[in-house]
Amino acid sequence: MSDSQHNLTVLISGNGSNLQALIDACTSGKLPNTRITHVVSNRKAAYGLERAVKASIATTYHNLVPYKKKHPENTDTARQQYDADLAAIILALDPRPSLIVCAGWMHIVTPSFLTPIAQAGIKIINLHPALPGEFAGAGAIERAWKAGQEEGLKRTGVMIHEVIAEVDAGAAIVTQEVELREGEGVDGLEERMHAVEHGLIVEGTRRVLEGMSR
Ligand SMILES: Nc1nc2c(c(=O)[nH]1)N[C@@H](CN(C=O)c1ccc(C(=O)N[C@@H](CCC(=O)O)C(=O)O)cc1)CN2
Ligand SMILES: NCC(=O)N[C@@H]1O[C@H](COP(=O)([O-])[O-])[C@@H](O)[C@H]1O
Repeated sequence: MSDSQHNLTVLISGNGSNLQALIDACTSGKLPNTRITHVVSNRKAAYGLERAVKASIATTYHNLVPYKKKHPENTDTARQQYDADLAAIILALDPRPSLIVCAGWMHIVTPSFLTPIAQAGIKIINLHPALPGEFAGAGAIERAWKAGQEEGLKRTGVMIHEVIAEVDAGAAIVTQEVELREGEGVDGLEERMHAVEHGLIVEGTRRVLEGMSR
């Protein structure tokens, strides 16, 4: 097995607690020979950007609004140009990432991003707070909690999956079930889900990188 260095680019949109879990895992050796070399946020106020700066990781703020202003007539054109530019930004990085990790990245990427990244041989993985085939999209934790309240759902979970054009439909890399507890509020479920996320995002990243090293 080679000891080649793995470079990660992490995409975020918010608090960055999952980014922090990855930062800590690189430092602790849970992700051996791995460093986060770039963090991209689509939101300027994302606290995850501060986490990156504190960890001396380069950051980019890449916002969709200017693209929507330039293409007011067509949101699809705006999104495609935004995505194409995001791919160009990442492909211009030196070193290029071996893996892109979506860690609370709240933007659906189109083939304008996926295709050039795939052509460069770079895999993209995503953290999603649901199990395969369930609660795809935003607000998954709240939707699962509501299903527990109203439909008797007994469990939800968290997965790390490959990113494809269809949202949250890529092959699962690792999953972990999380029980739904009677009488627990949505905040309590969110807290337990986030704790699972922080471990699973490291394990999922480790498994993918390990597969690259074989
Ligand atoms: N093509 C793909 N893009 C993304 C995937 C994916 O599997 N395929 N995973 C998501 C992450 N995600 C859930 O895990 C997710 C994030 C955001 C949304 C969404 O509806 N976004 C809206 C904007 C919402 C907002 O800005 O608050 C949108 O993009 O219009 C759905 C799923 C990352 N991208
Ligand atoms: N569809 C993806 C999605 O909903 N991801 C959610 O974004 C949060 C990001 O938290 P963080 O910014 O603290 O890592 C995560 O907790 C996860 O549940």
